Amino acid sequence: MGIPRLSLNDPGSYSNPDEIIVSHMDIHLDVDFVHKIFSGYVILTAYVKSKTAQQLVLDSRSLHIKRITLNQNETDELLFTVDEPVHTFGSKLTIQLPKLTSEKLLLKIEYQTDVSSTALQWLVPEQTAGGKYPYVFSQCQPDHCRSIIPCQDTPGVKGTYNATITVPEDFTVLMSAVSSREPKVEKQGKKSFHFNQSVPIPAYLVAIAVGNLESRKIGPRSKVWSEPEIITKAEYEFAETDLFLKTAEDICGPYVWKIYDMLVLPPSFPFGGMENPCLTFITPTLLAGDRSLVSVVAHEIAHSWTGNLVSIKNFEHFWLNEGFTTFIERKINGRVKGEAYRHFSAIGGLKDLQQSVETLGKDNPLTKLVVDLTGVDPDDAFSTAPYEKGHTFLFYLEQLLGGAEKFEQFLRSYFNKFKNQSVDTDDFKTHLQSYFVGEEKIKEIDWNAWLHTPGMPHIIPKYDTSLQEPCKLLANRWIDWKESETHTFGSEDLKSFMPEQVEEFVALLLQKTPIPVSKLLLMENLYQMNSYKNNEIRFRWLRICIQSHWREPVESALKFATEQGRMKYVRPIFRDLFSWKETREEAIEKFNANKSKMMHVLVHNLNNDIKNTAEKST
Ligand SMILES: CC/C=C\C/C=C\C[C@@H](O)/C=C/C=C/C=C\[C@@H](O)CCCC(=O)O
Ligand SMILES: [Zn+2]
Repeated sequence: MGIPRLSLNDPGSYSNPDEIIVSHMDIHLDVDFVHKIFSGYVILTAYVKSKTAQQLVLDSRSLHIKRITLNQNETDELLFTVDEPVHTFGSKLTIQLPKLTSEKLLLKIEYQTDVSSTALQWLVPEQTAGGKYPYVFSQCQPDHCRSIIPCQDTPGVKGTYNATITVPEDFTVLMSAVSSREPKVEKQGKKSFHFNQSVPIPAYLVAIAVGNLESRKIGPRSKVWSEPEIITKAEYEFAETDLFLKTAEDICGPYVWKIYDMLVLPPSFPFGGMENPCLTFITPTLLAGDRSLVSVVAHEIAHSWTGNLVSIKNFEHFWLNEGFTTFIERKINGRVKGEAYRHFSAIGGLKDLQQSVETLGKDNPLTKLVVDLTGVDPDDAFSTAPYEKGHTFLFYLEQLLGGAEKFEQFLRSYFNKFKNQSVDTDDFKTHLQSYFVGEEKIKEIDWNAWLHTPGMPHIIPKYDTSLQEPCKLLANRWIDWKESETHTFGSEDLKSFMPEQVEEFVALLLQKTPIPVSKLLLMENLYQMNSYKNNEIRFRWLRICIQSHWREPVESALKFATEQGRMKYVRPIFRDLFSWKETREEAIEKFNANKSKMMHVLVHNLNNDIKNTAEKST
């Protein structure tokens, strides 16, 4: 008997929005750095959709629920149960309701979080840039908001929120919302911060960060926030943000979120960026010093339309978030840096997709665009497939249906039709077919091949390779060079390359490992590969060395994989080391020694990788 789909629309949520739907959360929490918990209450505004509804079902995870009352009636506590999880990603909070006399309900839930909350990472001062203050930040996507707030933790439900957060007075609180009034000094050395998010969002976009933070203005509606020690670097790196924002509006239509701030987090943040509305969370691994990695900012800005304004019904349609966002990210970069750059990025993305398909397996159902997540933890389903296969599908559609101008008009109609709603792939398909009605070419689309077939796309668009050519030529010269012959390589070989082309050069070599260590030694001597600060280059170079069984760089690879916690970098480095018999034990020891400093999602995935690579390394 398979694990049941937990609720009608979302295999990952117990909630019952088809009966009673939550439209607003009024959050009141106190942040306790000593016990590493949040405590307080939330008042949920909910509307009864079914007259026979007798229970409100919410998602919860490791929350300690103390008391639940209805419609400000503080005396009558409601009965509730918290069921043992059917699966490992959360519990079912069932609230018994009295006979309902009105369709609008106000439920006050008093509770506190647990130190094991999977959404929160609590840092001691040593894990921060300043080393003086503790820090806490959240990562709710896909289904961890339930470990901060009892809620309908499904993207199929969108609601507004306001929040009052109290902290020790030396700290600053930021949330995925706009500040609704000046912070207020409270009693006992506390300070309260007040927020409002008036655009309805799914629970996974609730976000909070508390630390020793300051900001710099980088545009008319943008500030960058970070610890004081890195604010000047952050201000320089992200100075072009408003250009990306204006370009995105030109493509997608009005930006509805009022402000676009960014928070550069401590190194343990597990993702390149997270599109929390009003406040994109960013990894410090983007601080290359030459703005060469800011395409992630274009990606997170694009989410302001794809994922945040038009959301998904559940994570089986994650590609509608990420494929669309990657497609628009590259359109933004195409407008700013030229169409050839857009195509060059797409070519690089295809290699990432090939890596994912090789790692997951070409028949793995998780490499389909639309996936079945019944009984599957979404954190186990994450890969570049929804990003790059989704992007490739949309690029194919744009070329098939009349080109960029026409397709961008379609995109704006899609955003306008579905704004503030949650959609699935059928909604997208139906809208595309009705928008392009009469267009003969639409009949050529093999929907089953694109949406429901695993592996690489059956069609790859013809991309402009002009920016990739020099990278490919040099990589092939290294691969084809017979070491018995005199080489013609020189320290000038990479001088004309922009950082993204050096990244492409090492990405091409990575597809050809193992490479003789003698060649890598010469490459290091000529190009000083180990001196690159750009983490996309450094990450691929270290993988080339490990996969070629060059022992000397292993120590710097382990340092790279533990001084920051970005899953995109850390997992492949550790997976390569777990798979190399000679380094497996050392890598497992290093992981175990550092996992207390890693975010839940990273530890969860690395534990899986240790199990899954066991066979390969023996
Ligand atoms: C088919 C997949 C279904 C569900 C997966 C959904 C979420 C997975 C969870 O692990 C959260 C992912 C959050 C990603 C956030 C930002 C990424 O776009 C960053 C990509 C990698 C990087 O640049 O670090
Ligand atoms: Zn994204």
